[in-house]
Amino acid sequence: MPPPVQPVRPVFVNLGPRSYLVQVGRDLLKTLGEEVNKKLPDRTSCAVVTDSNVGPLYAETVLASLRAAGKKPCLITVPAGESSKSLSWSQSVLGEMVRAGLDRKSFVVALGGGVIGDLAGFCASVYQRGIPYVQVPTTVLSQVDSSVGGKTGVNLPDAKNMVGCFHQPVHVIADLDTLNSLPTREWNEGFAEIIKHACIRDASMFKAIEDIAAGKGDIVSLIRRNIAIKAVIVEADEHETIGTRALLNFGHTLGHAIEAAAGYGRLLHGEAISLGLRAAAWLSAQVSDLTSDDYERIVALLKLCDLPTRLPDDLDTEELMRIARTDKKFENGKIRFVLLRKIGDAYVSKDVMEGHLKQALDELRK
Ligand SMILES: O=C(O)C(=O)C[C@@H](O)[C@H](O)[C@H](O)COP(=O)(O)O
Repeated sequence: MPPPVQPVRPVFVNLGPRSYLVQVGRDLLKTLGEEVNKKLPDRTSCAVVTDSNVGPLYAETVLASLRAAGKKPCLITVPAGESSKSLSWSQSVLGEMVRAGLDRKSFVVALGGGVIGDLAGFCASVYQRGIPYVQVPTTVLSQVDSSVGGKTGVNLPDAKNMVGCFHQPVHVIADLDTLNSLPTREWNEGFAEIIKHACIRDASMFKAIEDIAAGKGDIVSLIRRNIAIKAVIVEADEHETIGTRALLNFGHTLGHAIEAAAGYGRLLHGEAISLGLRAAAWLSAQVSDLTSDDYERIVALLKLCDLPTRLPDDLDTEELMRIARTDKKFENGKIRFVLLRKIGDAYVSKDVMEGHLKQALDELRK
């Protein structure tokens, strides 16, 4: 007999009229239709957007659940991988939505990892000036991070997430059973965002991460804990205007540049962020108060999670800097760079100069 399914308290993301629940647990996909009916009782037609890896595994369960709840879903599948997070693929998804007859009363279900959540959420945000969407994240990274908070968007060839909008989902279903099919590399990349959360907000989570990496510990509670951290930060600064939400960008300024410079898909997002985290932690030890012991602890944890900590040799510093300058945290030639005072305590600094970034890139080559 399989072990009983333990109910896990959902996380409530309190954003006034845009509030929603994030359900976390096992065997949740088949309840999707019921849950959608609670939030969107009057909407019937919908598009389930997924990718060529996830669709064959879970689309049938999702479509059946929606049909049983009286919904009329169509299925839209894009190739798996970061290259689908593009303007041309968003145009193709939007075209399929038109051909399927979706109207202003329709909705979208994003079934997949971060690429699908960002792409489908973006399509929902612009389709007929905006229709609702539900996130069904199927990777560690999308469950702990990208499915919550309403950042949607696509990449331009040299610039990550350069086109997009804030559009909150109406509901999130994080079914832990979908992680069983996750390839090891994709499992590991999710831990880059978990380590980021520990670095900026929750020093005590280092131990929980070490336990999971050692095959002990409870992944369900680790994922819920991360969603709760993300929810609190998003609630404080939904549109990243006062700076709190910018802390979630720890490791992302150079991480995004590295991901784009390597060519989308060569390094997974979380792998590029792992390099960005090491660089940002190293800079925290140079220009802020992070101790070198804590810097070493962060690097050791990234390694323990089998994440990369050395820059690929063929990535050129000038090219990385050119791409980094297009990042949304460069404003009027100044960088808003997230640093750590200590593990669990982050802030946005204006003291980081381009020369510091180059030094950090040199460090990543060691
Ligand atoms: O939700 C946020 O806010 C984040 O910054 C989370 C990041 O992990 C995520 O990769 C995000 O999409 C990056 O945002 P961007 O504004 O730098 O594109």
